[in-house]
Amino acid sequence: MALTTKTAGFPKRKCGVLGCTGSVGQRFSLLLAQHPHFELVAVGASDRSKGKTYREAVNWKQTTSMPLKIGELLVTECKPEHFKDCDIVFSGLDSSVAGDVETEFYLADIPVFSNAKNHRQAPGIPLVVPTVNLSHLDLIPAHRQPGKREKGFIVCNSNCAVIGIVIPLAAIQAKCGVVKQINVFTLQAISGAGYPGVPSSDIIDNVIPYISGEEEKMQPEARKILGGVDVRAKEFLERVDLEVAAKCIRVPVQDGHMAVVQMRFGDRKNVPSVEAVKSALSDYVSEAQILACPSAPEKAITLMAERDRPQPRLDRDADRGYSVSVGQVEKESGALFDMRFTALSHNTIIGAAGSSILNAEAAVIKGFV
Ligand SMILES: NC(=O)C1=CN([C@@H]2O[C@H](COP(=O)(O)OP(=O)(O)OC[C@H]3O[C@@H](n4cnc5c(N)ncnc54)[C@H](OP(=O)(O)O)[C@@H]3O)[C@@H](O)[C@H]2O)C=CC1
Ligand SMILES: N[C@@H](CC(=O)OP(=O)(O)O)C(=O)O
Repeated sequence: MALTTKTAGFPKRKCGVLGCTGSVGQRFSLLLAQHPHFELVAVGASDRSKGKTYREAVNWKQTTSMPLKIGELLVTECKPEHFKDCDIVFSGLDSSVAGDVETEFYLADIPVFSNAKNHRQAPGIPLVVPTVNLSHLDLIPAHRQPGKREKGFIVCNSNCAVIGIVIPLAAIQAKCGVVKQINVFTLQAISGAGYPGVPSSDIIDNVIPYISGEEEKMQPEARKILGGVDVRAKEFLERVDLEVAAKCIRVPVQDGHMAVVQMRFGDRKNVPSVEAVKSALSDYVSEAQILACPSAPEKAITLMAERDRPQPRLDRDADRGYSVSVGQVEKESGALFDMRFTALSHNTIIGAAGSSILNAEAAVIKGFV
């Protein structure tokens, strides 16, 4: 469905982007420039960029040309005083600075939707994949610390490789029972490393079986996202019984992270059929769709029947990059796991900026912004 056909009555909000010149920041700027209700009014980056127009500061790498209006915005330092007109700030900041800068905005009572890893495991901060666990936004009032802040909060979205794993798992667990162990191999695009990212002489004609710090994030992030929330106790109930083993690999693909996921169900005497798992995936409807978030995909999961799909070049733009493509749902031949699937997600749309924007839309609809 086109973005504009399901937005009637959605309130207008003014937005800013921190880290506007980066790989994720550019994607934010483009998606916000095309957004019918979020207006991009402020952009920030490092000292290297401040004082320049956005057009001068950025090395634009999107396939759509830069919208005229955002090209004229003046890039400022990432200080709350430059963003005081914003109802929402999106952060695509490098993790070396994101932690402190995002905290400063929170303390200045400005809502922040972050892509960076810094606050994902903080006890009071929601870690939200918009087509999985929007209910975790319910902890925002507690996280604001009543009496201290009226508007400010931080909501994180997950690591871009985790997103392609937890969305199919949420769908499968909703209909087919608990999954207790997974083993994941990822094949991750070079844009995941930002810009300029991985040197061309390292990645052309090559794969690199190492992404610093990546494998360590898979289990803790999946446990928090797929867990519950106790609003009265003001805490997240993590899925501590879920075990995730991961191997992450960089491949010469521009955009689109692939994950091959082997699953072992909790109840091995009643393992669902492949057909039941396929139905769970294709029938899955997320809360973002039910709330009619303007950017919500028509289908959170695009189930692929072709033997050789999904593939990054062909499938990363499914539903404007907001849908995860899943295929190759198959029974495992060995005894260690029950079933496997292959997932493909756009790492800078549903894996990053698009997720933050969907989270913000849901927060507006739920009255938190
Ligand atoms: N790329 C992806 O697929 C994903 C990335 N992320 C996360 O999102 C964040 C952004 O990633 P990405 O866009 O790839 O990174 P980039 O390296 O491409 O961009 C980093 C941005 O941070 C800004 N910045 C750097 N240092 C400072 C500073 N001292 N003060 C203010 N701004 C600063 C840069 O501004 P300047 O140009 O002025 O230096 C730039 O705008 C990271 O935390 C990353 O881990 C999360 C999910 C997916
Ligand atoms: N590390 C991811 C992108 C990323 O920045 O992850 P995180 O937001 O968890 O630091 C990749 O290289 O593909």
